[in-house]
Amino acid sequence: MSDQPTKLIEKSETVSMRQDLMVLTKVRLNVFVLITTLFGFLLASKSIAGGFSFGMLDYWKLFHTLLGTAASAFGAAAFNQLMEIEQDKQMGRTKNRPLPSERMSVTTAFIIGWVLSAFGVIHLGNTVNVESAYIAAATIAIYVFAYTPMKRQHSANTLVGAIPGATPPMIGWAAAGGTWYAWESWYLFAILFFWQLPHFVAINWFCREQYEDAGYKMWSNGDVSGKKTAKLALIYSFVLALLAPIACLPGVEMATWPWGIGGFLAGAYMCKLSVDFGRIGDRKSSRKLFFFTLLYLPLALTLLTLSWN
Ligand code: HEM
Ligand SMILES: CC(C)=CCC/C(C)=C/CC/C(C)=C/COP(=O)(O)OP(=O)(O)O
Repeated sequence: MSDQPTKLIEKSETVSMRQDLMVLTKVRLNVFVLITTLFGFLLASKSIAGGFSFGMLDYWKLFHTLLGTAASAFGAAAFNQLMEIEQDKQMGRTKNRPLPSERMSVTTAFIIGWVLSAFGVIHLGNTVNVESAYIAAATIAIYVFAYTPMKRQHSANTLVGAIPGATPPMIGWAAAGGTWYAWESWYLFAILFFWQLPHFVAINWFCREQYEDAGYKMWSNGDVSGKKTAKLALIYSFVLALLAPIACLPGVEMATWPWGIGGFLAGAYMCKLSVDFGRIGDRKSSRKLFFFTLLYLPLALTLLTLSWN
């Protein structure tokens, strides 16, 4: 115990500028965000062309879409961390980030946030289309001005945070020439929205003491047994599971039954992991649910693309 502070100092001194930039911009999380944008782009391209082949994709437009979305998401992450320096100092998970550990100045992070988010939105508007730029701008605004301050005010913050997490596939959809208000675009939003809730409540529970100490108002605060959190994970996983067959019903026909059945089974497995977590109520079972959510996303989006009409 006694050598812990020294270890922390040593650790913080050995972090490179490149690593700090990656943490400030939440690169690992945002790589997944970009995967969802990519799938939005692929699905709209498939719908517009009436079928899929790698030759039909506009790779140049795809490149600019991912570049603009990445810059927007990286910039938004920098703003989010600028607003949470004091809270991040109090959480083991976040205290070694560049701002709370004072390896990066507020001014530097502020400039990075502005440059990246402004470049991202303007780049989408100039090289892709205005719809994708508007969605990216709205995503940044909701994440920074609604979700981030709300984390300290009300536990419904997670529902608000799930909105910016669910719009990136809509950016991809609009970028490829789909209309943002099409049913298919909102369907992708719904999948991402409901996916995020079990994804996040699992982390929220296994880090709940940290969230409580930092003053965040979260669903898992005080839920020692994990039963309340697991119930929420189960409800949202169940809705996620149902979304798969709904896309294949007569009259809807967005996708074919391989997605309807495969997506349902993947969602049902998430329900099982939520039930296990509620029954066992330990960190291991909540981590298992969290890791499965990470596996679910690329697998489900690939199956959906293969089954897309
Ligand atoms: C309500 C919305 C969301 C919340 C509150 C949330 C929160 C979190 C948190 C707290 C972590 C743990 C990071 C750490 O270990 O320090 C995490 C990890 C992760 N999240 Fe989410 N997340 C949300 C949405 C998303 C979305 C939309 C994506 C991508 C599509 C995503 C992808 C990931 C990935 C890939 C990780 C693991 C990588 C890492 O630990 O950096 N999350 N999330
Ligand atoms: C195009 C564009 C702008 C995309 C952005 C995508 C985006 C903002 C996703 C947000 C997901 C989310 C709420 C993460 C958790 O943040 P947190 O602040 O709760 O996580 P933390 O506690 O680790 O800081």
